[in-house]
Amino acid sequence: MTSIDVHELTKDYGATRAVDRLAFQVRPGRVTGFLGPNGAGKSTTMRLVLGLDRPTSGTATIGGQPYAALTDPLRRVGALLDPQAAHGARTARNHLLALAASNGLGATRVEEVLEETGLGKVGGRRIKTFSLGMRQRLGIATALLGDPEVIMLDEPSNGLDPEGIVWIRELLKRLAREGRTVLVSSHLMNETSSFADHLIVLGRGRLLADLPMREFLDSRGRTRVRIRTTESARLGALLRREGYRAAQSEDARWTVDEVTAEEIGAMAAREGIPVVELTDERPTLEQAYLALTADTTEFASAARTPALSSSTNGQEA
Ligand SMILES: Nc1ncnc2c1ncn2[C@@H]1O[C@H](COP(=O)(O)OP(=O)(O)OP(=O)(O)O)[C@@H](O)[C@H]1O
Repeated sequence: MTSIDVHELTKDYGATRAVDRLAFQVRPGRVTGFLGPNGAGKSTTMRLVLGLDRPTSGTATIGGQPYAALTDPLRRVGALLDPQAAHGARTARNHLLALAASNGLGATRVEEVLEETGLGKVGGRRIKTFSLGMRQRLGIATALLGDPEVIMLDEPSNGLDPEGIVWIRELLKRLAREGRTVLVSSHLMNETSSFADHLIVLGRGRLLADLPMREFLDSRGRTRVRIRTTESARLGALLRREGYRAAQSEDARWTVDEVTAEEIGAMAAREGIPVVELTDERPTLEQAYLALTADTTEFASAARTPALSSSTNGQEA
């Protein structure tokens, strides 16, 4: 099984430190979401792993070897960095056939990836006539061409329509189930939470978090309960009396902080208050992410107020 290992990785562009003593491992068999504000260093890190740029110091290896030392790199690692990179005058099929031929792969594999990415019917069209979503699919087809163990995708959902977004989600999960190492950067938090098992979060080139999605949400977010009753005033009085922090919304629902549905449900039952609706509200990835990265966002708008304001320490490298 092949992992990506980044060790003390640093990259300076003149006076700008894009990546700062970064260390993490991307393991096989799960989808790792790669998050961070604009300019945090995600693309630079991917470029360094793929040998497209040289580190100032430190190492980035795939299965213990730098990318440049891999024999048959297309069969080991598939990547989507820039969907505009393909030559526009070529057809999608010819683009893939040329790549396949120079990497010792057969034409059958080209047809397979065209089908897999939904481009079967448009393989004969010139790439310059493709929409952003179609180019994105072609980029993914290119990444999958060599049936690689390691897959790195930079913003793969970019430009995809809703059907495409569902498709990429299922594809990523399947690739991980097959035991591959899957690293995916994204700015879409809902999307990332739908496919990632593990998260690596960067801020200003540094590692802010490296942990399973579930732990990330539990450690960063606040759990709340939403409860609705036919006796709202009685419930309100009870919550106040018991010292809960609760707020009533317009539709007669109460939101109670730092408590579980079990606890509140049992209390309401004891008091004979009928409960019509009772839900645990888990923190969203967006809330947890904004809380973590609030201090490291280079281009935040002045009006931005993170949904949660817990501190940014803890996982900091
Ligand atoms: N070729 C380059 N020359 C100079 N500076 C660069 C170069 N590439 C990246 N940078 C700088 O390095 C930092 C990290 O950029 P990078 O593109 O890796 O961030 P990112 O996390 O991928 O951002 P985004 O989410 O906006 O794509 C930024 O400050 C960027 O301006």
